[in-house]
Amino acid sequence: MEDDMNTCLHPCPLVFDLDGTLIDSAPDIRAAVNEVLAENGLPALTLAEVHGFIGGGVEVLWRKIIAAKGLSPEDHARYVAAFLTRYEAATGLSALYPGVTEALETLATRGHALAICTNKPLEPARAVLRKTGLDGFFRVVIGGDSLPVKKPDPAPVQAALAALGADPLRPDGIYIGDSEYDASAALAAGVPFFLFTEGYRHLPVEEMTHHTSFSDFKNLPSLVEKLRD
Ligand SMILES: O=C(O)COP(=O)(O)O
Repeated sequence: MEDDMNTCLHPCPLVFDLDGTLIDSAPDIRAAVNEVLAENGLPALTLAEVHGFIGGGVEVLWRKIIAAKGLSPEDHARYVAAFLTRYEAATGLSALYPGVTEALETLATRGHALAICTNKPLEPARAVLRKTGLDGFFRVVIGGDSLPVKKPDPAPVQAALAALGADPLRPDGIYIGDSEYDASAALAAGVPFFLFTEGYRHLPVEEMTHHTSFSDFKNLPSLVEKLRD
């Protein structure tokens, strides 16, 4: 399903999602979740289960775990707090998707200003960007706790675009992500959504609103180039 926003001024600002887009961080999230579960005498989650729960940030992650495993909702805040104490250090199992660094280098060289807009809290986001060597690319990082609202609300994407100098009345730029949260936020922010198909989406590609999709980062620079006006 394609939207009708098909142009952007060049080199336009580019805002990237993090988990499931630039970085496969589910193994670290799973390890930290399973430590909290083990501490509470509860069985571990599989990687596939964790993929299904990522996208909405930490509070949503634990709401989904509680619902799926029949745990007590009263323990939500306690699980979230225990998870957060581990999140910043949980970077050792995270890996960049192939071609990410090269694509960012190409886009930065072409003059695109780059930002991150993630539902991951800011400090864990900064930690994994440092660990994977990506931190130098981004002028702005908006985390899940940077604003009072998270994606799918458009405000974090709009804040990232504004910080890169985009005109709020005619938002110019592209949002690149992997999930339904990302697609909805981009649509509501009024910018084209580029869908990376290899992340943690829950729907088939054809059921997600997107301008274009890609499965390999080596194709991203040319897709961005095509979106000229
Ligand atoms: O950590 C999450 O739940 C989502 O993070 P993302 O917005 O970078 O995909």
